[in-house]
Amino acid sequence: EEQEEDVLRELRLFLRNLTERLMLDRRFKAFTKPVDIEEVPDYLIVIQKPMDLSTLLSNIDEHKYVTVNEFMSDAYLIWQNALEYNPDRDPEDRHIRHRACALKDTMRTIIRHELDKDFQRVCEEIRESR
Ligand SMILES: CC(=O)c1nc(NC(=O)[C@H]2CNCCN2)sc1-c1cc(O)cc(O)c1
Repeated sequence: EEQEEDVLRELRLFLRNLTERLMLDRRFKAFTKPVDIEEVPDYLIVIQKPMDLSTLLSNIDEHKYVTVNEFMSDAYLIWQNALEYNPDRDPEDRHIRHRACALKDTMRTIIRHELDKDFQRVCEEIRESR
């Protein structure tokens, strides 16, 4: 009903604000747009489910996420994909892995500090009722 739509609108506002703050952080530039297959032709051979911050933003606007956990499972793909595509001791691999971990940790910290636990529970109850 109307109250449920108000809750989901507030969730989308929070997730949009979080995602936009991450997109502004220079450390996460490599994660802001889908990997360019022209530049990185073997990427789709290695990575089954590509994800990036701009795709998260589109998903939010398409009302894909009813809970924070659903958003986080897509957001974690950015981190997991970077670790999978960059597994070596190569300094460039290490650099991108370090940034991917910083992205994951920053996202989790912002959610822990800024999203009310009761609000998250209300979203989960809406998900279970649908
Ligand atoms: C996002 C990601 O996982 C990514 N990984 C890379 N790894 C490498 O280039 C490693 C691979 N091992 C050998 C040494 N080079 S480049 C890169 C990337 C960075 C961007 O700024 C845009 C973009 O579309 C993709």
